[in-house]
Amino acid sequence: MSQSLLLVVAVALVDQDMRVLIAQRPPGKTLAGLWEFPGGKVEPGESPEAALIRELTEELGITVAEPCLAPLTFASHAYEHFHLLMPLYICRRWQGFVSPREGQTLKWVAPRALRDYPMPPADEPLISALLDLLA
Ligand SMILES: Nc1nc2c([nH]c(=O)n2[C@@H]2O[C@H](COP(=O)(O)OP(=O)(O)OP(=O)(O)O)[C@@H](O)[C@H]2O)c(=O)[nH]1
Repeated sequence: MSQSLLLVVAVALVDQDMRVLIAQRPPGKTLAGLWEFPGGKVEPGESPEAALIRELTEELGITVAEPCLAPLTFASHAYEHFHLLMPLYICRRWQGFVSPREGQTLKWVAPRALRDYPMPPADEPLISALLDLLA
């Protein structure tokens, strides 16, 4: 059965202590309560990087320059109603202070502890890539 492809961009923001930022999806949304990497859907006509930069301002109130976004890996996962294709970038530099702008709970987590936080099924393989890079 063919499914529509949904393009979502996400980022592992890494702080000076090598911790990664995750956000908990608020109640009422799909996959509520699960922890995810900041990001969101790419709008029509938007580049993946522009979408991510926009989402980071909207969700976290930070400004990221495009050269500070490095491709890390991607997720490809069949959900019930769509197939998710999600490039994951890594970013170690941004301007401003990370703050929850959309009612989400934020947490800086050591890579080895990421598996303690339930994440959407698509994210599971991404954790290994982060551990390889950071742990
Ligand atoms: N940002 C982000 N989205 C993820 C991750 N893993 C994952 O499966 N997704 C899925 O990718 C989509 C992200 O879209 P979004 O964040 O713009 O969507 P949304 O919650 O506003 O809308 P939605 O309630 O329709 O899903 C969601 O379906 C979400 O479940 C992740 O680590 N980060």
